[in-house]
Amino acid sequence: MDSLSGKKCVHVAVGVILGSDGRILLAKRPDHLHMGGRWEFPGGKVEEGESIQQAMTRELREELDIGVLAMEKLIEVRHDYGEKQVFLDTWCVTAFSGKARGVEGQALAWVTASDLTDYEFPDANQPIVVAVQNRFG
Ligand SMILES: Nc1nc2c([nH]c(=O)n2[C@H]2C[C@H](O)[C@@H](COP(=O)(O)OP(=O)(O)OP(=O)(O)O)O2)c(=O)[nH]1
Ligand SMILES: [Mg+2]
Repeated sequence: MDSLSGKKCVHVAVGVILGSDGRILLAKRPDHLHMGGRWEFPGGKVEEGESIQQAMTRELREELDIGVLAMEKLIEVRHDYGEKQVFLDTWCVTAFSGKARGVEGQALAWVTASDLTDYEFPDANQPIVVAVQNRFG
């Protein structure tokens, strides 16, 4: 719990997945979820007792059927959506095994860093997009 607002802060593992050609993998959030219909960097909630590496590995296996081989910290973003607060613990996934597919039926797109601004993201993602473009754009 966040002691100031009393609202629960959700710790989220967010993966900026780099393909061999330098493109970045986006997934479309299913319509019925929070921020549904927007594009996201794949990932999900860190569960009790998990490290960020364990959570990222589990989430990317569940959502994309890939194995995380190497990850490095990119940025931490805290955002208040009103109904919930999120802590986006954002890492670059610099090496992975397998071929990404939308296990849950979600659309995927491999995009260049400069094209990221053409996609609609959740409101919290703006600093992530800037950080990715600074690093890879
Ligand atoms: N994965 C991801 N989540 C994001 C991004 N931006 C953003 O605001 N979020 C928010 C949306 C959600 O409130 C939360 C992540 O939840 P999630 O729905 O991915 O969690 P999950 O995969 O564990 O899904 P579930 O088991 O709860 O269904 O973080 C982003 O770029 N990637
Ligand atoms: Mg998710």
